[in-house]
Amino acid sequence: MGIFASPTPPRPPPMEPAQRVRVAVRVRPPLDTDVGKDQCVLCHPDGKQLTLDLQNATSGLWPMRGARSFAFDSVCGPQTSQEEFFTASGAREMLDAALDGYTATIFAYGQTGSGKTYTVSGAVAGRAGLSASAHAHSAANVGLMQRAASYLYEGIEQRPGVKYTVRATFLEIYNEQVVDLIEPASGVLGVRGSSSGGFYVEDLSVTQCRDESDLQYVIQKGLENRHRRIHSLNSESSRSHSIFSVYLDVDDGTASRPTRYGRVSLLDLAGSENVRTSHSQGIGLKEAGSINRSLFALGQVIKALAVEGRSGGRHAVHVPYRDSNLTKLLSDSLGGNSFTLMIACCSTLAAYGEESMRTLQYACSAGAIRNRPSVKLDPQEQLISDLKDEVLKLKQQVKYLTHELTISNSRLVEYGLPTPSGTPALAPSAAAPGVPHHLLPPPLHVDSPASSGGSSRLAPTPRQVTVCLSSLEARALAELADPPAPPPFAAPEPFVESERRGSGASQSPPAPLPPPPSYLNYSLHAVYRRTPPPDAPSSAGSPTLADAPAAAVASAEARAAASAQLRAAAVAASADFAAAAAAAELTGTIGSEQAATGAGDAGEADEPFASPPSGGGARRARERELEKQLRSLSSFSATEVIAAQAGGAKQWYGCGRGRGEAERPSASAEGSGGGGGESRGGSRSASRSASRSASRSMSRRGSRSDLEGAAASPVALDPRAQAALGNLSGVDSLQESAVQCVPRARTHRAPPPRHGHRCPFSPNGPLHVGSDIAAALSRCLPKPFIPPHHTRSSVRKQRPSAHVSSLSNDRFALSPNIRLPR
Ligand SMILES: Nc1ncnc2c1ncn2[C@@H]1O[C@H](COP(=O)(O)OP(=O)(O)OP(=O)(O)O)[C@@H](O)[C@H]1O
Repeated sequence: MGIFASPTPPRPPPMEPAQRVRVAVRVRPPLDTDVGKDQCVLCHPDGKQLTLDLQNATSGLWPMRGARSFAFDSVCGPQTSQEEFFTASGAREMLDAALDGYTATIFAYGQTGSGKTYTVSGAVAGRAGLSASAHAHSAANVGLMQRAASYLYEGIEQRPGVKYTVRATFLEIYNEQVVDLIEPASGVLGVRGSSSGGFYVEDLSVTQCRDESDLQYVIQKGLENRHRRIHSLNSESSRSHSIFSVYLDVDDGTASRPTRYGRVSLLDLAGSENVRTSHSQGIGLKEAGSINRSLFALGQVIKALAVEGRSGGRHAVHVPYRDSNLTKLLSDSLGGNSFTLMIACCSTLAAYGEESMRTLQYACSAGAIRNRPSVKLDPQEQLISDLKDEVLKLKQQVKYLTHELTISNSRLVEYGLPTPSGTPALAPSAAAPGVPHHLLPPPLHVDSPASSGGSSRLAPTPRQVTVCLSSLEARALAELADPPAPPPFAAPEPFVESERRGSGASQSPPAPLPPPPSYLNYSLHAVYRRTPPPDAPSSAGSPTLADAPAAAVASAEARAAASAQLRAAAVAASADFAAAAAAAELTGTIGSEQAATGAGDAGEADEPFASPPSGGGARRARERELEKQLRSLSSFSATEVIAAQAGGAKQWYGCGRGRGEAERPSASAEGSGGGGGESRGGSRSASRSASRSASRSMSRRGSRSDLEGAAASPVALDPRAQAALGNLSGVDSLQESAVQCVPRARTHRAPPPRHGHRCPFSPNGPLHVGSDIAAALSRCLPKPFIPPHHTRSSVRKQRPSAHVSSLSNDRFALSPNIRLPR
């Protein structure tokens, strides 16, 4: 088989970060003694493949005859020069990695006489007594060691900003014993395991190299001391594995980048030797046995690493690094953190086809080994770098956990629960300034004296809760906060009309109030703290009706005065404040359909609970009108509540507020002077009419007995009602402490009668809002707030499907200061 010359091999591509062992094959040309012998190696022109043709192999042991092709990172044919091989093999990239602070390894493997020493050490390197022509010839045939030394210093000169410290060692493993080639007198050196998991040679001499000549001197001296022996296959056979290492301390001169410790090692392994063909005897035979054992151990390491590499790291395989000193010192290069280049040397002779096939198979296995090159740092600097990374991780964890803790504390504060000691409940934005906005919880701003004071135990009230609404919900709230101007107040007129009607006078009914918006059918329950203003009349003194308007007028806000005045007028007109309240409360919650169909006969004034109604349509219409008036007087208005909050009103007279009350302070003030007396001195029939209306409404709940006395009560106010009025007139600084939303059930049914009736004047009275608002608040609030005094049944009834009326019966019990007359 002929051999054609391969072109100049191309330069290999740059190395990848995750590296497998690179393999370069070099085919030794036939020597003068090989003329006329069969050849079996064909190198492809692409410089990456070769074919081994064993068709004419004479060895009977070879089981696979025929031609086999192999592909490697680079294949250099017999005509490849030393310089070309230095470039084509990828040795430059290995040296560049060492200059950057990495560990790189170049080792030559092959049978004896295949050209390993020629490739690594050069043709005539280390041979004494050479002539001048031989030296000239050797200059062109120097091996990788000398070229590497030159290349390293060239690289150092090309990096003027980097300070390099170069040191070199040279050793050999002869008969499994490590010998220092620079100081052979040191004897056999031990191989020790390092704390980092690698191995090192103990007491190995290290030569500081100031320039290239120093490094070349180390190479020359080491090669001179290497063991060689002649046998039938090689006149200058190496009898040991040599390891030449150059250590490069790379200092960029910047504090941010610590000193790196690069290293490049070049290994010239002793060739596997068939003693039958080499005819080694005596010491040579012993050396051959030691060489073959160490190469067998190396083969086992390569096989194990190849299996692991081909599985992608999924199968962890035991790698027998400790089977020989050679594999120990190569542990960092094979499967470690090193860039590794394997040079597989083989002969072209067919007579060595079997050994060449084995070499190429090992090369294929080595090519499957994957290393993880990394920059080696000083142990202390490595520790500092690791600690810095850990501190950075911990800081990120602390930042995240602080954010989570802040959110949790905010929830605890919201529910009035104690927060863990030493963990201030900060605003989420302040506690986690770096947290992205979309990761923050919905805006839930807590502003309470307890939280600002740093107390761990927070009172449940008062507190201010801000919720975030959508545009639709915000528009609905704005409508509530700024309602359209109501029609002129006509609350006293029905009573005047009743009085005139009793006297036979006729008057057209007042303009009806606009119907409440549909969204008032939903309840927003608000809890208020009752704090009497300093000038409010004391409930202990049981103030008279005249005292209430006086106290209201004395209040700082005209709105509060108007409220008190209006309430006084309503009480006087209905003859019993509590009855009016109950009636109004009923009319406010009974539902529009019942209000439309439940109006009784006004002619049954003396028989307020008689049924069926028989007074005709006019009376029923009038009765409905009266109910509307009462409703406007006494029921809570979400509009006013919201408006009061929006306007910053501090005083809240939480009972008997009629629609448009705030818009008529002057009218109410008039009522408080003369109007109040007029109301008190109003006709008895008018009071009875209003009471009948209220009692009729109450009768729908079946609590007839409770209102019978009220219906028959005189115009003079009941003392208990007076006390209740006095108590209510000077209290209720509106402070919303918690908000809950309970959508109203679709089927509205009246609850069974109870002894304690609901009262809209209660501090915990229901506040009607729209469905959109209720739904929005339900979504915004993290969890339902359950005041401590609520019973289990009330908690159970907070489910969305709970009936509003039955809920209110339990939840908003009658205030202790307001009792219905018996
Ligand atoms: N590429 C080459 N070009 C020219 N001569 C070569 C080449 N490779 C090897 N030789 C020659 O072949 C002979 C054997 O080479 P070498 O000593 O390098 O083999 P080896 O693999 O190192 O053997 P051993 O393992 O016994 O040391 C030497 O005389 C060397 O000069």
